[in-house]
Order: sequence, then structure tokens, then C-alpha cells
Amino acid sequence: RKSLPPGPVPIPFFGNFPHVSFKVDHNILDKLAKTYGNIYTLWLGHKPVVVLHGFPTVKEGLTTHADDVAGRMNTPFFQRIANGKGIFFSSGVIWKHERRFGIATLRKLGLGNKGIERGIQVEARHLMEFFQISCCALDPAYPIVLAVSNVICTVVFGHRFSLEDETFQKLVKALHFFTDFANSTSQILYDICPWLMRHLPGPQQKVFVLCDFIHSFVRKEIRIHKERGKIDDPEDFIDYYLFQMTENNAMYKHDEDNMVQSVFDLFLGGTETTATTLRWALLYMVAYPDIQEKVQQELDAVLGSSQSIWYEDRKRLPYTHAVVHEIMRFCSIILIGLPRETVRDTTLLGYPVPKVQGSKVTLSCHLLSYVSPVFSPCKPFEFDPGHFLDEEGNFFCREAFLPFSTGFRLCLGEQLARMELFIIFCSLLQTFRFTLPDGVKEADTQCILGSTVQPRPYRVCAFLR
Ligand code: HEM
Repeated sequence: RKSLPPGPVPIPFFGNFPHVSFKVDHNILDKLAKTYGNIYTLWLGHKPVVVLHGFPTVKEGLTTHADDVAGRMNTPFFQRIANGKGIFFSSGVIWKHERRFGIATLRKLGLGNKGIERGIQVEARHLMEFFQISCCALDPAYPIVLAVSNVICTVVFGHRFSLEDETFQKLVKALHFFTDFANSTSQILYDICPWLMRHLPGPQQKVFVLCDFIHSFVRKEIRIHKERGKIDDPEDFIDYYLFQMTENNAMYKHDEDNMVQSVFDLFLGGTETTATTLRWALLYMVAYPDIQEKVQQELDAVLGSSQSIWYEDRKRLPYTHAVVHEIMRFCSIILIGLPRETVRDTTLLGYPVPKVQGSKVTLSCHLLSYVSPVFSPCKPFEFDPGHFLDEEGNFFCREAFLPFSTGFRLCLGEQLARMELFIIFCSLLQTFRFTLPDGVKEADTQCILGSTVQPRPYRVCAFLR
């Protein structure tokens, strides 16, 4: 304990959970950083978690010894979900190979031949149809999440689902329940005393049933792919994976359990995150109508009435591109990154952080905190696309912009997410003018904390332009 960065004194069994009221939020993290500095230790039950606070600390902590901090915390909950397989919750050899395969396959499927972009355009069109039919006072949350989930379906299964398909709707709801459960008090209690929580009624029972449902949904799709036998001409993630499994001379054997979990992880990583960002995007557009109008003027001037929007268009749309970045920065949907784990003894900003070998209880991990990113000399707490524009109005990205994290475990779907956000956002704004419903005077931009930082449910009107 002596060697770790400072932090509040833990109490037996619960550690510092009472200090963070069993739920971490922006204010608590800020307060702790003010007291203990930008790197501090929190004991979550019997596990020390080293928290990196703010951009310079996160950057240095995750990149100076990037390899040392590339493990993933294996909590009882994660273990029950993934059993150390796939990409998200795995570490070591499995993680390296599954991640490498995932990145390579996404690249083959999309970038270059515009394959994934077409899938995104299709979903953008379905979403627009939805807005056109129910144009007034609608809550965009569910249609957006359906669109984004269908993008992942196209990538991994090679086809989309009708929005009325009940099994698809069940999949989307199951993923939503899962992400809601993560970072909830029930999940925290499960990780402290899994032996007890396993037998008690509560959301933890439901989450496991739903996870099993998602796994069997994926297994069914794999079975269909196998029966179709198109392995020599791969068209989607499962095709590529099945092809890889036939490579007998490979050092690492890809197997079906890892495939199921990797597909699960693509859904998990790619659904709630992108959907939540798009929900914030529409909310900010009604909250800042001047900015919405400026985006529309740029879209009209540059694209005219062009039907399809491509990711490449961002280069001709500096203001819109800056707005998309400002949305991501301002909503900061990832409050604390998915906890990492040190895979060997290391030092973080001068503090020795040990990997306690062989111990069942003590692991050194760290959380990221993106709160108060350094955006000097700008005003970080104001929504201003100017944060990403130079004096001539050209787009530029800032080093402190890290919504996808950094280091060896940075988001695997960054490229896909960027494409989705840009194409769907531009398509919607090109077609509709978004306003608050009659009688609502001000947009509510307060947030709800779950595993992502979400807007409160809201309604908008979408008028054809
Ligand atoms: C706005 C959208 C998104 C945001 C803000 C986001 C953010 C993140 C962050 C912060 C991490 C944790 C990295 C770390 O441990 O340091 C992560 C991991 C991950 N993301 Fe994303 N993500 C987004 C979209 C996506 C999409 C579309 C996919 C899938 C295609 C995806 C797949 C993953 C996966 C598989 C990981 C785990 C990587 C690993 O452990 O090696 N994400 N993401």
C-alpha cells in the first residue's frame, strides 16, 4: 500500500466505496484530485485502483509504459460475462491476437472500398425515414440505437435487421440493459461479494440471462454462416473469423468461443457509445440553434443536394467536422475508461505500481478520467466548435482530445465510430431542422451517469428543410 499513489484511507471490506457513495461521478473525481493530486489510489473493495485525472496525467500514464498497463481488470462480473475471452475483457496472448484480428478485419471490411460506409448510409436513410414519419416531439433514443446496432450487424453478420424484427429488438434491449448494469451499485456489489450476489434476486440475475441470450444469438448467426459455407469469399466479420480458424499453421488458434465473445464485444463497444454521442449531438443542436444553422449552411454550400455523404467529405466541411469533435469533447461520454490492469511491476508518474503476482485479491489497475480536459487558452466548459478551428476557419485536432483513449488498448472501433458519427450527423442535419417541441423553452443538457454519460430523455421535432 505504501508504494501506491496517495488516496483516502480505505475501510475494511468496502475500501473507499463509501467515499465515492458507491458510484463514481465527475464531482467526486474532481474533489479527490483536488485533495490528492492528479494521480491517486482508490480502493474498490480490496482492489487498489490508481486513478489518472486529466489529460497530461492520462497521456503520460497510458503511453510512457504502454505495454505495462495493457491488461484488463478481470473482475468477477467480467469473468462471468466473458471468461477471459474476446477483446474487451481479455488480457495477454488472447487479447493481442483477438484485437489484432479485429482491427485487421474491420479494415478489410470497410476502409478503402467504402463497404462499411455504404452500410452506414443505409442506416442513416432508415433513421431519416423514421424522423419523417414521426416528426414532432419524438424521443430519438431508440431509433438511433437501432440504426447504430444495425451498422454493427452489417459488419459482423453481413446483413441488417428490419426494425420490426423482435429478436433484433431483444438484442438491442439486452445490450442496453447490460450497459446500464455496468457501473451500477448492483455491479459493484457483485464484484465485492459474488458468492452472495449470485444467489440473491436482483438485476444481476437478469443481466446474466440477457448475456446468455446475446451469446446464443451470435452462435445462431455463426451456425447459419457455417451452413452457407462461403468461407473462401469472406464478406463479414464471422466469415473472416471462420476462415482464420481453418489456418492450421497459425501459432495462435482462433476458436469459436473467442469469436462469440469478440462479436459480443463489437456490439458492446460499438452500440451504446455511438448512439449516446448521437443523442447528445441532436440535443446540442437544439440547444445551440445558431450552430445548427451554420452547419446546415456549410452542408448546403459544399454538398448542395448531393444524396450520399461520405466520410471523405469531412475535408471539405471544416466547420461541421469541428462541431462533431466539439460534441464528442463536450459530452465526454466515457467518464472513467474501462479499467486497465498492470501486467507487471511498473511506475506511473514516478509512483511504483506493483503487479501483485499470484495474489487472488490485489490487482493494480487504473481508471481514466477525462474530466476537465486541458483546452487552454479556450474555455473548456463552453460548447464552442472554435476549439477545433484555427484563425482561418481550418479544422485542427487537439492533442488533449482523447475520447477514444490512448495507449495500446485505445478504442478498436475509433475509425468506424468517427465515420458513423459524421455520416449520420451530416445526413440528419442536411435533411431536417431540429427544434424543441412547442412549450419547451430550454434544452435540458443535464446528464445521467451509467456506464456512459447520457443525456436525460428528451424530445425533438424534425422539420424537413
Ligand atoms: C463514440 C463512440 C466510441 C467511443 C467514445 C469509444 C470509446 C472507447 C474507449 C474510451 C475505450 C477504452 C479504451 C481503454 O481501455 O483505454 C474503448 C474500447 C473499445 N472500443 Fe470503443 N468507443 C466508441 C465506439 C466503438 C465502436 C463503434 C466499436 C466497435 C466497432 C468499439 C469497440 C471497442 C472495443 C472492442 C474496445 C476494447 C479495446 C481493447 O480492450 O483492446 N468502440 N472505446
